[in-house]
Amino acid sequence: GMQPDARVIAAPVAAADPKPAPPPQPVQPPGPGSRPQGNDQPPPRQPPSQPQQPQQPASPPKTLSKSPEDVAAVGLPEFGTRLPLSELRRLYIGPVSGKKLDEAGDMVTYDPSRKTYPAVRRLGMHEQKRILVTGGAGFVGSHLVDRLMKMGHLVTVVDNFFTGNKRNIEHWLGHPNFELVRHDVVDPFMMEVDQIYHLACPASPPHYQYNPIKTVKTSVMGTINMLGLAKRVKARFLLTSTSEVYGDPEVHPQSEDYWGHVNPIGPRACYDEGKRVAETLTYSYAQQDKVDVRVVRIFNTFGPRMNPEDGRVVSNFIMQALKGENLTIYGDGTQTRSFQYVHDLVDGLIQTMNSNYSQPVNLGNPDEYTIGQFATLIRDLINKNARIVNLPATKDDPQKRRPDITRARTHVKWEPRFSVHQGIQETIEYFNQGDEAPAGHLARFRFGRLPQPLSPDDVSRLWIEVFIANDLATARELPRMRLTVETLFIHTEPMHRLVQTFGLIKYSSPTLLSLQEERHTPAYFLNHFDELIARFPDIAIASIPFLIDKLKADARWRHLSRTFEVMADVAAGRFDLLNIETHARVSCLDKEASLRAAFIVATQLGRKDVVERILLTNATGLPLTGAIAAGNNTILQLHLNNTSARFVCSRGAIVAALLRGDEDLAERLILREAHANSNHLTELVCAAVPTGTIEFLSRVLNTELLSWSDDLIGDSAAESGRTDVLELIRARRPGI
Ligand SMILES: O=C(O)[C@H]1O[C@H](OP(=O)(O)OP(=O)(O)OC[C@H]2O[C@@H](n3ccc(=O)[nH]c3=O)[C@H](O)[C@@H]2O)[C@H](O)[C@@H](O)[C@@H]1O
Repeated sequence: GMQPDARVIAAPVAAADPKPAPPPQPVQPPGPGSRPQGNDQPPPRQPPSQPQQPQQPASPPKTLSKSPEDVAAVGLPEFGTRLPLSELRRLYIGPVSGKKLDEAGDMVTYDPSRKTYPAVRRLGMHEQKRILVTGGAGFVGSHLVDRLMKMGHLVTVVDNFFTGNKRNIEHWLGHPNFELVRHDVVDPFMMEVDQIYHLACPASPPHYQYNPIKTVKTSVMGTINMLGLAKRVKARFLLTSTSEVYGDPEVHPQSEDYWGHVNPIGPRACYDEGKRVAETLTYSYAQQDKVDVRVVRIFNTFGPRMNPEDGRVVSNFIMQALKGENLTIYGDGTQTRSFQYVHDLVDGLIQTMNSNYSQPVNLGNPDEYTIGQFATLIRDLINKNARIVNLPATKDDPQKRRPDITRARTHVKWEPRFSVHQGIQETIEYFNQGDEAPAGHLARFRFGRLPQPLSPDDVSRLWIEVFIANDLATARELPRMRLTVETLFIHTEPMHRLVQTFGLIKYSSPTLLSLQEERHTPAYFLNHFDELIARFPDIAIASIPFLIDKLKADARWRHLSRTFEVMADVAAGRFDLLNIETHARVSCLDKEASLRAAFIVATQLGRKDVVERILLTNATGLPLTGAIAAGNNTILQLHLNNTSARFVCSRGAIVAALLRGDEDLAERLILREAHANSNHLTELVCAAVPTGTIEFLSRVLNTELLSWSDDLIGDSAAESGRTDVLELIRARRPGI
C-alpha cells in the first residue's frame, strides 16, 4: 500500500547510472504529494502544443562559486524599509533569548522572564499600521513579519501551522506589537486592520498536492474571507499569487500580460487554478466593492526557514548534499527555474503594498538556471563527493520559468539584489546551525553532521536493535545524536513510527526504564497505543501484561499500569464498569484514560456490548462519543472544532454513530477528517469496517474525492471477518 506521506527523504534512489532515460510511465509526484491513484484518474493531458522554438538554451550559465559583492542591507530609505542584513540575520541564525539547550540532558530551558526582543523602531500613532499577515508563521511570511515588526508596526499573524511553524516567529512571541492567532483562513476571521498580506497557502508542490481539495479551499475560501474582511474594515489587501498561474509557459520570459498555459485537471491544478481564481476574486472585489488591492506573482524563492523536508528543489539539493546523499534531479534536468532570495521578495512585497500600482506584479530574480546546472553548482559548493542522479520527471512540470520584471522595476521601483550565491550560503548556514537556534527543529535533520548519514529507516532499526541488545550505552548516545524517539514520532512516516513503538514494546527491557529519566516513554506508549492496537492488535494485546509489569515496577509510572489493566480486562472478555468508576485509586484523569483505553480495545475486538456500555456512561473522557450517544449535536460540533484529540474522538464517534445507525453523521465525520488531515483517513475507515453496513462502506469507499490505502482497509476487513468488504476492495483493485 502507498503511504500517503511517504517522504522525499525516503524516495527511491535511482540506479547507479547517473543518467538513465526517464521511464515513460506517468509519474507519482514525490513526497507527501504521492497519493494512490484510483480509477478516477483524469485522462492524460494532451502534450502541450509547444510553439516550435529552436532549442533555446537557458540564459548563460552563472556560477555560484563567485560572489561579486555581498549585499549588506535590505530595503530602501524611501519606503522606510532600509535595514542592515546583520540585524535580520540574528532572527534566524543564532540563539533565541531566554532559550537554552542542555546538550547532555537533551532539554531546552525556556525562561520567558529572561526573554529579550529584537529592537523595533518607534513609530508615531499616525505612521504605525495594524497589519495582518496570513501564513505569517511560514517561510516567506515569517521574514515579512520580521521586517514589519522591525519597522515598528503592529503585526498580527494568522496561521493554521499546516506548513508554517511557530518557531519561525518565536522570537516575537510576547512582544507588545505582536499577536499570533492559530486560525485557518478557510473560516472567516474578523479584526480591525489597515493592511492585509494574504500569504496563507501551502506552496511546495508535495505540500499543495498532498490534499488538493484543501488547497483549493484555502485559495478560494481563504481569499474570499480575507477580501471580505478587507472590504468590511477598508483595509488594503495584497494577494501573493504565483508564477504557477502561467502554468507550463509557452512564452519566455513570462510577463504579466501572458495568460498562461495551465492544465486544469493535472496534479498541479489545485494550486495553479486556485491561485488564478484567487486573482479573479481579488479583482472582482476591487471592481464591485472598491477594495484596494495589490497582486504579486511570486517566482521560485528560497532561504532560511524553508522546511528542509518541504520537497522543493533548493532545500532538497542542499539537504542531500549536506547528508552526502544523491542529489535527485526529476527528469533530465533541462527544465529551468530562476531563484530569488527571500529578503528580495520581502522588499518586493512591502514596496508593492505601499505603491499605487494595483495590477499584478511579477516578483522574481531573472537569473535562470537549468536544474542540472543548479544541482552541479550546489554539489560543488557543499559536497563534491555527492552524486547527482536522475529520477522520473514529475507530471506537468513547467519546463521553463523566468520572470519579466519590467513592471516591478517601473511601478514598484524594485529589483532583486542578492546573488544566488549569497542566498545559498546563508541557507546552508541556517540548515547547519544548532538546536538552540531559532529554528532548532531544523537541526534535527542534520544527519549530515554525523559521520555516517542515517535514514529514518536506519534509525528505527537501530533503536530496535539497541533494545534487543539491551545496549544502554548506545541508547544513551542516540538522544545526543538527536535521533530520539520524539524525533522519529514527529518526523517519520506512520509505518516507521509503528515499527518503532512495536520495537519499544516488544523488546522493552531494563534499558527502557533506565531511560525514563530522560524520556517520557511510557506516556508515549499510551498516546500511541491506540495506533498500535489498530494495526497490530495481536502484538499490542500480547504486550499488555509485559508492560503492566514494567510500569508497576517503577513508582513514577505505576499509575499508568491501571489503564493497561483495563485494556487487558476488556481483551480477556471482562469489563467491570463499576470497578473502573469506583476504584479508590483512580483519579478523574485515570478514569478517563481507562475508559478511553477500554473503548479502543473494545472497538478493535468488535465488543459491541462494551462499546455500548461505555457510550451509555456519557463519560467525560469520551465527550464526543458521549455526545453522539446522547444525540447532542451542539456538544459534538464544539468538540469537533476544538479538541486536539479530535482524531481519537472521531474514530470512536464514527463507530458510535454507526452503532446507532446514523450513517450520515459517520460519513460527515470521515469527510471532515479527510479535509483536516487526510493522514488519518485510512484509520478512520478501518474503524468503520467492523460495524458499518456494506451500503455505507461502499458509499464511503467510492467517494471519489478521497484516497486511502486499500491494503490496510483490506487487513481490517479480513480481521473482522468482513468478506463482503474484502470483495468490495478486491473489485476496486484486483490482486490484493
Ligand atoms: O519554490 C518556489 O518558490 C515555488 O515552488 C513551486 O514550484 P516549482 O518550480 O515546481 O518548485 P520545485 O519543487 O522547487 O521544483 C523546481 C524544479 O526542480 C525540480 N526538482 C525538484 C526537487 C528535486 O529534488 N529535484 C528536482 O529536480 C522540479 O522537477 C522542478 O523542475 C511552487 O509551485 C511555487 O508556487 C513556488 O513559488
